[in-house]
Amino acid sequence: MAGGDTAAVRNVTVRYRGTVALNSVSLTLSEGVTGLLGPNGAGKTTLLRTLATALVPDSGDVAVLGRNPGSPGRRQEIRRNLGYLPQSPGFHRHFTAFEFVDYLAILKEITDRRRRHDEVRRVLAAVGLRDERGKRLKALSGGMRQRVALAAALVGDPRVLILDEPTVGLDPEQRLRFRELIADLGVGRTVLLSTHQTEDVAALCRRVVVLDRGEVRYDATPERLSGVAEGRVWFSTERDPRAAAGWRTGRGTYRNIGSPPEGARLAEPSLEDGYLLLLGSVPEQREAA
Ligand SMILES: Nc1ncnc2c1ncn2[C@@H]1O[C@H](COP(=O)(O)OP(=O)(O)OP(=O)(O)O)[C@@H](O)[C@H]1O
Repeated sequence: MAGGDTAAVRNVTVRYRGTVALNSVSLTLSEGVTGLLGPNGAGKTTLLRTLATALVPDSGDVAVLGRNPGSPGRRQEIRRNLGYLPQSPGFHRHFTAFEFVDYLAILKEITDRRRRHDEVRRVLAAVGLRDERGKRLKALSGGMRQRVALAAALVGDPRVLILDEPTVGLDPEQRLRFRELIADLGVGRTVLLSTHQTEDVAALCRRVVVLDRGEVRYDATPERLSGVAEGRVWFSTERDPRAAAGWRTGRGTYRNIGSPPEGARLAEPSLEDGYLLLLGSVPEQREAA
């Protein structure tokens, strides 16, 4: 199927007992950062695990870097060239940052000790944790632990990176830092980033895929997804009952999405507006601080 620096699935179906988590999904990823959006339970983690060769689909084909993970030899080759940051990395809290990354480097079969330790230092420096490498994970902040997990995914300078909600729980400053890191990683690599943060997708992805109930609902540029809401976002001074969704902004005006009334004061649409309209699952009216 796919060759070169790509990761692809074709007609992939994954079922968990009665639940169809992925329903004949086809997707080919290439260089750059692709954002994966979708509501809870859409199948994002299942797709990421399938591409990371952690899960074997019930049917369909998977190819990463031109290799089929079906055979153990090929799977091992893929894993050496693939970085995976799972949603809840199993941290061993008593490990230091260095020991944790070193342990994962051993699993990636970097057997030469000196080369491996150089690599561990390199990836910890790449995520800005050069000076924290001797600290125990339990003593690090959540954001720092998340960076350790990213460092572990970077061991061996993989061509393909699969990141499952890497910015969850980070404060705004750390999120910005993570965005920069991921944007840099997207140069010359294939990065798939699953997230609920539409701002992250708008800021750093060149492509956005929306998964919904196990199927690909949208696959285009972030600008085109924002464009779905063009002319469908407006401000009003009172809550507008005609809006599909609306919320009070900090300035006291209401921001509405849906079908604006004649003469409405239109607002610049965001990617989040486009995403909500696309899914047609606009939330209940909400109050913003
Ligand atoms: N191990 C499992 N056993 C049974 N059902 C599962 C399992 N893992 C996932 N599912 C179900 O498969 C569907 C897809 O789940 P998945 O975790 O891939 O979605 P997601 O888009 O990553 O969700 P979230 O945004 O909440 O992380 C859901 O209905 C989920 O309940």
